[in-house]
Amino acid sequence: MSSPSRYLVSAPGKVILFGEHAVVYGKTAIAGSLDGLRTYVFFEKRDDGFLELNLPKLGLQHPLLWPISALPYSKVTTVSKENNSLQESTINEELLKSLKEIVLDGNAGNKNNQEINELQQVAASVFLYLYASLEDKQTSWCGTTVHIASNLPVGAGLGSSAAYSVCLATGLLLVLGHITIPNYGEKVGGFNISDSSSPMNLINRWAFQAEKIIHGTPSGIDNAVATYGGAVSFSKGVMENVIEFQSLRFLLTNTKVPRNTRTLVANVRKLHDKCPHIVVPILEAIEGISSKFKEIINSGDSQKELNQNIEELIDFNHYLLNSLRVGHPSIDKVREIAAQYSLHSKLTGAGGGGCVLTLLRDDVPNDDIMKIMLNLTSIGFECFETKVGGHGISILDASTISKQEFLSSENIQQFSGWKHFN
Ligand SMILES: Nc1ncnc2c1ncn2[C@@H]1O[C@H](COP(=O)(O)OP(=O)(O)O)[C@@H](O)[C@H]1O
Ligand SMILES: C[C@@](O)(CCOP(=O)(O)O)CC(=O)O
Ligand SMILES: [Mg+2]
Repeated sequence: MSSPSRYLVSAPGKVILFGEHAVVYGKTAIAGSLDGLRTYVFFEKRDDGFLELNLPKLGLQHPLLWPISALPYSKVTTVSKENNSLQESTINEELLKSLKEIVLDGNAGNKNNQEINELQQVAASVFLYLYASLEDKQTSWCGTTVHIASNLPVGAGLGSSAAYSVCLATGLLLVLGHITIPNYGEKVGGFNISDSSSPMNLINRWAFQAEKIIHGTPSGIDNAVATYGGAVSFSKGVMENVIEFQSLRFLLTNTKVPRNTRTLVANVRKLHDKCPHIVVPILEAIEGISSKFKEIINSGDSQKELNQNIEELIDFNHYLLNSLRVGHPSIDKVREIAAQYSLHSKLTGAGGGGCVLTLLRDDVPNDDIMKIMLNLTSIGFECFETKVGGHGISILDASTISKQEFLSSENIQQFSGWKHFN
């Protein structure tokens, strides 16, 4: 059977309930996938030896186009090609530097001489880095065109970088012949991400490399949740199910204050290195919150007690994150408005703006939720109610779907034939 001439892949965003930033230092964090907020990437076969990448969500109006022959293959070493261990693999900085230059070069990638900013340059370099590292002479694809659609806000703390990374890794592993679409019901991974032989693990490892290019020193939680889905506790590359977390309801508020995960994580690192005797205990206290959550969510306490305890943990985590200087006045504003209805909130993701998470207790009347949302949207924020859990990577043989159908679809999830693996 011939291989598909088009693939569609999809990966979810994530929300971190407790433990962001601390998880970068190996502490436990609690997170879940956002099934309704996903990134979709369409890969179409080309025969002309070119790679085309479209980044409309990052504000690039025209496609970026490179001849595959322009890739600096002499710089692709075993460092970039072999990616056997999740934690130990490093980025081939020399290759990355060359690719960043290629992205900016008007004669190669930037055909339309568009102005390219740093964020666009990084996103394009991730694509080329994965392509150059994974290219396999076995592939029948002589080039590919890549289109992206996403209802995830970019740079808002919901893991858009990980969803992008997971989709690119999945698509390129398929296109370049490293994996095939597994059959329904076939065990493709299992939940243990240390099972290094599974395709899911391979995807997760390459997505982690991509996250390193975007974030610098990611913990790996975002790409793991985007790959495997579900509601989990995560520490040092190991995930554990926390199914009960899926029963909680949340309000997510996007303050729309732009921020960049790489800068926020680097700032916490500076603070950590400057004042380890202060910052290390803060990170340990944050881990204490995640541990307490795991204890109480399984304790059999009444719903009322459970909610009160979680709200207490939300406040603790919020203040501890503020002491790491990743807060923002816009986040405090959301907290203040939610508090008028006795609801508790904290930042989620890297902070510095972006999204705020508010626990919606079962006893809160729908009217109150509507009023809070109205209040928040009236000052320019965007709100949506959500639960966590659901699919990680999904793959579709899209041979019968045209680029136009993909780009104009209101609901890509509704195409038939999606395969999910959790
Ligand atoms: N749809 C997308 N298209 C292209 N790049 C994307 C997309 N979504 C995310 N990215 C990449 O992820 C970066 C944002 O990641 P980050 O700062 O970690 O915020 P977050 O992951 O919280 O959304 C973007 O600058 C870009 O490199
Ligand atoms: C701050 C951090 O814990 C989460 C970052 O998430 P996001 O990119 O802001 O969605 C960093 C990490 O875990 O790699
Ligand atoms: Mg990110």
